[in-house]
Amino acid sequence: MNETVLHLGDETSYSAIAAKRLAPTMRPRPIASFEAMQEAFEKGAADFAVIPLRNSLIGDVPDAERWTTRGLRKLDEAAIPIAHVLAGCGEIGDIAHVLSHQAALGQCSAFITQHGWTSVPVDSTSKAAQLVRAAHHPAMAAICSAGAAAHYGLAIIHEDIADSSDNETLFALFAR
Ligand SMILES: O=C(O)C(=O)Cc1ccccc1
Repeated sequence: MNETVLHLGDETSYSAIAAKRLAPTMRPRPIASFEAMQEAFEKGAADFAVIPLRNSLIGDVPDAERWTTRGLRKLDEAAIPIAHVLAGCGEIGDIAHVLSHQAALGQCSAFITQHGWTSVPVDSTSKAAQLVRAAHHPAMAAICSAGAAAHYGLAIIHEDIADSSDNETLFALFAR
């Protein structure tokens, strides 16, 4: 058996946190997007994958059904608390565009609408942090974990920005 578990994003994504919890003895393999994950899984890059299924604020995670409808075995599931921060390199008043995974943007929609920001969906919350770091522009901010903000050297501009602080996502461990 190939004891590698695929997860979305890099080691600072919520999926990485979930993989550590659901498959602590397996080797995590970060994959940039859901599409790339599916391709890697089909090619036999790993026998296991951790997928976010449902969130307490927005319901079904977009694209999760690609995994649930493919006849894979669900070995386990775990609800993981999600604490989003707003991270960037400027002041809150400078922000115009917020980057994140579509699910995270949905979980923070009240905060985003209240400030009149444009939502920019990207492949993962960790990718959002990486892109904001690379752009180094005060008009851009990421919604990500505090760990992702620290990893990419971004300042935490605001904590606890989800529509409710009772925010959790159900992740599942699938096997081929
Ligand atoms: O982008 C991530 O970090 C993910 O793992 C997907 C996701 C995004 C927001 C909540 C739960 C999972």
